[in-house]
Amino acid sequence: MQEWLLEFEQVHYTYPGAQQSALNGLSVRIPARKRCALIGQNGCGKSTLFLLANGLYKPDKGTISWQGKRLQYNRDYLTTLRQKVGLIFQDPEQQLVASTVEEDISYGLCNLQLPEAEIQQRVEQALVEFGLTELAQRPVHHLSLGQKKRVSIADVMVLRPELLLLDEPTAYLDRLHTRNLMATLRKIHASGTTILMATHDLDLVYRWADWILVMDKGRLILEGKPQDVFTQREILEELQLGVPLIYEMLFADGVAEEGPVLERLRQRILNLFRYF
Ligand SMILES: Nc1ncnc2c1ncn2[C@@H]1O[C@H](COP(=O)(O)OP(=O)(O)OP(=O)(O)O)[C@@H](O)[C@H]1O
Repeated sequence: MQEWLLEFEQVHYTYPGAQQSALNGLSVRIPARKRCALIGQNGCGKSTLFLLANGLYKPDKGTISWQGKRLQYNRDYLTTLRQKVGLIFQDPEQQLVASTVEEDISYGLCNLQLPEAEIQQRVEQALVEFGLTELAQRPVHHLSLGQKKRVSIADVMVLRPELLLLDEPTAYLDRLHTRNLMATLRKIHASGTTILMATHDLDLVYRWADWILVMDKGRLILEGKPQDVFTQREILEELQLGVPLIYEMLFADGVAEEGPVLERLRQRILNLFRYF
């Protein structure tokens, strides 16, 4: 039976001073152990969902639950929640806290009061994994945006969350580091972590996700497996999202024929869009 890690039930949220609500009766459930992609136009509420998911903001109305229990908004509860629900911000500047790369990556682990040897081992592993070894002693404010992005991802990954929320993780990354990131995500997903990624890259969604959530104006519009969501072409066109280019090439006439020839073609096209 499907287990739900995080559940939003009729959640409303308006930023202080804003005229319009960012979340407008959002009901959504994040299935455990899936690779979920969250898509929707600019401003539809994806980042806001993330900020409420790990308790940084509190809903004006509605409920949010983690593993079937309502979120509480006291410090102890939120500290524990944020170990389990790791959030990687869209803008890495919002996330970096320490002066050097190495210190930044160890920051969360020190807060968890883990043994020194374990902190050291996890930080070293993260430096290697994210190609940051050479930059370990560099001040974070001397890094390029793409390097900052990699540090911000490493900061959260070292904490080994149960649910990883990634807000446009490939923004600012070049092809090599996008590939490396996707390989890392594949590994951490295989180790049991559930992933929810907001992205505008539909080809990446088609290649990577096994569950898709589509938002519009602070609500959930569609959800399901890629093949079920991308066949809802009319809705996706109406939302100005379209369908992935790969999907367009394969199913241009809207007929999803199955068979070995189509599968071979699908694999060849996917290889052209290889991320990992
Ligand atoms: N700090 C803020 N104060 C006021 N309004 C905000 C604030 N942050 C976001 N909003 C508004 O809330 C709505 C949802 O924004 P949000 O950032 O969640 O969208 P998004 O789907 O993540 O967009 P994008 O794809 O551009 O990242 C938008 O209308 C936005 O203008």
